[in-house]
Amino acid sequence: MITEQAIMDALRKVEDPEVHRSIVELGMVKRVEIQGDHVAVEVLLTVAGCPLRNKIDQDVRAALASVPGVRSYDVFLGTMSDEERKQFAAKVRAGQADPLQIAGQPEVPPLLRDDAKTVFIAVASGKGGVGKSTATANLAVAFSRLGYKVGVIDADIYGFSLPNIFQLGDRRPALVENMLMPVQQDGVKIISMGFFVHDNTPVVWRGPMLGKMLRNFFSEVYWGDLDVMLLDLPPGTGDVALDVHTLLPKSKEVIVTTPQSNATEVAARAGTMAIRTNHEILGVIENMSYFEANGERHYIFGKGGGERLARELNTDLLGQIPLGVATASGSGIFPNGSEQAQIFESIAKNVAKKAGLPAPAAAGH
Ligand SMILES: Nc1ncnc2c1ncn2[C@@H]1O[C@H](COP(=O)(O)OP(=O)(O)OP(=O)(O)O)[C@@H](O)[C@H]1O
Repeated sequence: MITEQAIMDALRKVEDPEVHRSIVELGMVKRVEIQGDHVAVEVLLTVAGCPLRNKIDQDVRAALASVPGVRSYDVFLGTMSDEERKQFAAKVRAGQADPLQIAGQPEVPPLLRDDAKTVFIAVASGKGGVGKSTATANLAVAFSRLGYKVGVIDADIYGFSLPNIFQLGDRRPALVENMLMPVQQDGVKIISMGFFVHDNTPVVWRGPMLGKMLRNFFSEVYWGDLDVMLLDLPPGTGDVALDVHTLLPKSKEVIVTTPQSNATEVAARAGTMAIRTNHEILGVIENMSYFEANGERHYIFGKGGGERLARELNTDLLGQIPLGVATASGSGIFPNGSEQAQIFESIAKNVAKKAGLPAPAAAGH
């Protein structure tokens, strides 16, 4: 006999595509009716024109089909009443600061509280173009492949590149009851300044505005439960890097450089700032280390820069990423199984260990 419990257990695995939490947990399953081997389910959406209704519909159908004994089913998609929407919002926000309070005396956003378990890792470089954003994105994907819950903030507010690297096109964070839902791609939750400006509009914010924007990325965005949050810092040692150091006193740092000596010299300055502001440097990633053709390595940009920089900053060289040919899609994420992806996975394992992250299995994933 089919039980309501069996149906609810199957539906529990269906996630709201924006909030990334179970539709059962979010109170979206309004009704379950069982008649013999036929099941009817009603699921409530926040708004009538919910763009993700097809996805929810499909996932609910797949879940029902997986329950032993179910031969046929009907899925009704309804719309929440104002009261139901309020309850939904309260569940989404559970443990998350109310963004409306930010205008007044700001509450500390959950990820920034002293007892938060999320590990913050800022990715810095001395100069632009060394592949800092590429490294941040690929490291994030590697963490996700290892089973960690991972988020990325594109704090490179002048030269945001994560939307391109992740090939997000015109995808934008959804606004659900005053909370922004990060865009999710390759298992990574992403927020970028690029989502909030129009094409090619230069960002002219200065000083305090930048810090405020960064703070909003924590308080107005629903991140949920994260094991690790990576921050793609702008190159150099400017305002944003300082803001990150102030806002996230516990954040650790990874420095990206190329093997060229002038790149490592300026990267050393970013590293020195981290040391001065008491931020632990987890290590150095050397990018564009060599190009491999016919089994032979060509050190186009010289050799040994990453090693030298690591020594200078009294830290480890985490890995050397070879130059890769861009994928056909133009994505900046190296394909799973490629040499680069494998190196990023080994770097992620090492960084997780150094940063004190529990093994993903222990973290319950
Ligand atoms: N290992 C690599 N192999 C091939 N191309 C790479 C590699 N790493 C980065 N690139 C390319 O180099 C360019 C610069 O990379 P990226 O945007 O990540 O650098 P960045 O240091 O973040 O620069 P900025 O700070 O100016 O945004 C991009 O076109 C990227 O695709």
